[in-house]
Formats: sequence, structure tokens, C-alpha cells
Amino acid sequence: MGSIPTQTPDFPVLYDARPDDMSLPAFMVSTTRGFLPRADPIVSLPAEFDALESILQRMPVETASGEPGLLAHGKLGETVMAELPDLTEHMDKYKDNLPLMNALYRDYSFLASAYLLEPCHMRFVKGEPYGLARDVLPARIARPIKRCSEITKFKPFMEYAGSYALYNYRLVDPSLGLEYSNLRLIRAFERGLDPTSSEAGFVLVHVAMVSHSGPLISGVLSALSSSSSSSSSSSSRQPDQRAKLNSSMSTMLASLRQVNSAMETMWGRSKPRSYTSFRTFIFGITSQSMFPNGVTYEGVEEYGGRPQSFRGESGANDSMVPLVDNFLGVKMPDTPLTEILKDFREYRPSNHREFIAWVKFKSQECGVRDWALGGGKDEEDDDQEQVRESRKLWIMLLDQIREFRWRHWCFAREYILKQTSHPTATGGSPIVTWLPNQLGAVLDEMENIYRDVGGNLGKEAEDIMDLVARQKDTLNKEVRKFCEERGVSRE
Ligand code: HEM
Repeated sequence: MGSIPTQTPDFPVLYDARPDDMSLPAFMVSTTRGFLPRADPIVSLPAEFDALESILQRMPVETASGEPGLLAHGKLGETVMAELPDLTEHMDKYKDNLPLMNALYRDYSFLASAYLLEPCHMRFVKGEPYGLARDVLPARIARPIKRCSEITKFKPFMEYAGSYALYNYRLVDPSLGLEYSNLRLIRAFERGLDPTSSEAGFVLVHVAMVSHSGPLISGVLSALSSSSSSSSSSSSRQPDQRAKLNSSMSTMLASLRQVNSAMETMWGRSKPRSYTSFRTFIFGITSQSMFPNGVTYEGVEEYGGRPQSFRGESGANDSMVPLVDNFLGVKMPDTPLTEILKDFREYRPSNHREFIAWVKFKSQECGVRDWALGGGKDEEDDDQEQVRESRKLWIMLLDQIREFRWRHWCFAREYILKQTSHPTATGGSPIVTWLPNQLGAVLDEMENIYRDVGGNLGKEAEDIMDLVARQKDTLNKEVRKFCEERGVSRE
């Protein structure tokens, strides 16, 4: 890996995503592409993998031509056993091309999930419970997925960024870029190769949201650099640093507003009633009734025949919200549900994970929160209007995270809770209580901060806080109702 031109001396965030550099991992944080891969995903595999390509094209319930595919007839498992050789030996020829390794990881992970969950899908379409999935991944899938996951540093199971969502889009016309109507899926389980399908809408709305994350990252970086004084002692901050902090937070706010408005398009692009039919294939192994004893990865020496367990792909592995949580230092309750939130961090591209951890460390080291909220020594020296602006922006940033998590709770209600009684989400979290754990924490945080700074932040902030009080009440009632109906505990 050559030297990388970076934005900050502390963390190698790219300001040039270097799309043609195949020696770098596909996913590295950049101020231009944010958390999207450095270049649009590789679509085609080398000829040695033709057998894999052929099965993947015939695999979806509805193929690109509109014909029923292998999963429509429950024929995937036998086709894999009849046609797919173990291609692991070809993988290492390409190991220095990390984006290509990522494409192979995506494709093997699609095949692995479809292979394992095919029996559950066949029961689901007959209106039966999921029952048990296959619990042995044959060597012809297990060995190559293990090898490319080692090289790409993903888990050897489908992940959100590296596979299902962020490495699964192509552009119809490259000159039109990431405009929504120009996006198509590369791989699908159900009807996703039709761009108007709910499966395509579900995935592509994630891509559309993340396409706005570049300015979020620039804003965070510049807010952190404005907050660290040259001597790292808060008393030496200059007045223009607060102006820079405020303008950086405004940049973050503008980006989050775009992310949230892209999220709102989910309702029209992916229908609540269609979600459960493609979701069968994105469940993980961890905490799922379909995999009571994990999955054995045949032929993978390192596992010595011991069954493995991995979480399923989930937006919970996206990096935007955790980035802002860490920048703002949002306090999560000390509950087993928060432990799941921490575990989700393990399922991200390693560079995203390191960046998010670095932001947490840096934000604490610089004391951004205290300074922004006017609790530091500088308060008397700073222009009071500017301090008030910082406080308001802080509340407004939290409000964007509240909005994201509130809409999310509405998604969970409409796409999942009203459609199915299966108690566990794709990532393996308990469906009724997990999202409210974090949403409740943000609502509490907003009330605490607003109270501690003494309010008085203007009409816009007052309206936000009124909404917070109402949503807190509604959330409590809804969670209580769902818990009672389903007989689950709130913790
Ligand atoms: C129909 C749309 C969606 C549904 C039904 C849905 C469902 C869920 C569920 C059930 C969880 C709990 C974690 C788990 O999987 O075990 C979750 C978490 C999460 N999802 Fe989604 N999701 C949707 C869309 C999105 C989109 C578009 C994004 C954008 C990046 C996203 C980002 C997240 C995040 C960040 C979390 C963690 C929430 C937190 O930290 O409080 N989701 N989602």
C-alpha cells in the first residue's frame, strides 16, 4: 500500500477516494464518497468464477429476464451441489486486487445465505413457520467465502456494507452518477433485479442515504479540528474557533437533513407488505430460531468442525448514525440491549470501524461537548450569541438522530411488527425493544441537555423539545403495548 494523501494527520480519511487504486480496500472513509466504497462496486468476476456467476444469475425468485429462478422452485441447493466446483485455489491469484476480493466476498455471501435459508423460504411462501435452515455450508462455498473474507476483513457471512447494501449497486449510465433513478442492484434474492421492486427499493434507499455522507465526514473532521486548541488546553482556544465549530456543525446538519429526506422515500420505494418476503434471506445465524446450533463451515480447517454463528446484515451496521452518536457523545443506557449495539460494530468495514472509534476518542479528548455547550472555561470569553448558536446546533444535530431513529421505529412497526410475529430482527436483536433502547436514550439526552443549558434557544428549539416530549410519551405507550401483546420483557 503506497502513501495515502489524507485529510488529517490523526486518521487517514481520504480526500481523494483514489477509485483506480486496487491495492487499497474497497471501503475507506473519504470526504468525497463518505461511507460508500471508494469506487462503484465491481460487477463482473474473472472467468474462473463463471460457474458461480451462472448460478447467481439463475438464483433469484425472479431472474433478470422475469423468469422464475432456482429459489422459486427450491432448486438452489441441488444446483450448487451439481454444478459448483470449489474455486478457492483461483482466489489467491487476485488477492492484491482488494475491490475484486470484495466483489467475490459479496457474491459468495449471497450464495451462502440463499443456500442456508432456502428451506425457510420454501416454507414461508407456503404460509408455514420458517422451521430450520440448512446447518452445514458445503466446502465449495465455505472455503472460498472464508478465504475472501480473510483478505477483505469481513465476517465469512453476508454483511451490510461489504455485501448486501453498499457493495451491491451499479450505475445504468456512469455519467449520471449516484442519482436514484440511475441505480440498479447487482445481486438479488427475490425480485430485486426489477428496479421497481420492494427489494431493490429497500437496498437502494440505503445507498441513496449514504451517498450524502461525504459532507457529514468533512463536518465532523472540521468540528474536531476547531475544537482542539494547539496546546490542547481549552483555555487557549481562539474566538474564531467557535465560529468554525458552528459552521462545521451546520455542514453536518445539512448532510443529515439530506440523509433523513432520502430515508423518507423508503415508504414509496419499498412496500411494508413486501419486506418479509425478501427478508428471509438476510437473517443471520446469531439468536435465530432457524439456526439453533449454528452453522458448520465444511472444509475450513481453522474452525475444526465447530459450528459458527454470525449476525445477519442490518442497517445497524451502517456507519453514519454511530459516527454522530460518537461525535456527540450520546450516552446509551447500561443494558444488555446496548451490548448488542456494541456487537454490531464488529460487522463493519475495518476502516469504518477504526474511524468511528477514533472520532469517539478524539471528541472526548478535545472536550467538544463541554465546549460546544458552553460549559468550559472559554464561556465568558466567547460571544454569548455564538455560544447560544453552538447549543442550538447541538440540539439540532441530536434532533436529526432522533428523527432518524423515530422514523426507524415507524419502519419497524409498519414493515415488521404489523407483518410478522417472528421476534428477532435480521441482525439478531429483539424486535420490540432494541430500537426503542437507543431512541429513548436520544430523547432523554435532548431533554437533559436542553435543561442543563437553561433552554432559551429560540422558537425552533422549543418546537423540537415539544415534539421530544410527545414522542417520548408515544414511544412508551407503543412499546408497552407491543410488549404486552407479545409477552416480552422491556429489558
Ligand atoms: C424498511 C426499512 C427498514 C427496516 C424495516 C429496518 C429495520 C431495522 C431493524 C429491525 C433494526 C434492528 C437491528 C437488527 O437488524 O437486529 C435496524 C437497525 C438499524 N437500521 Fe434499519 N431498517 C430499515 C431501513 C434502514 C435504512 C434505510 C437505514 C439507513 C442507513 C437503516 C439503518 C439502521 C441503523 C443505523 C440501525 C441501528 C439503529 C440504532 O442505532 O438505534 N435502516 N433496522
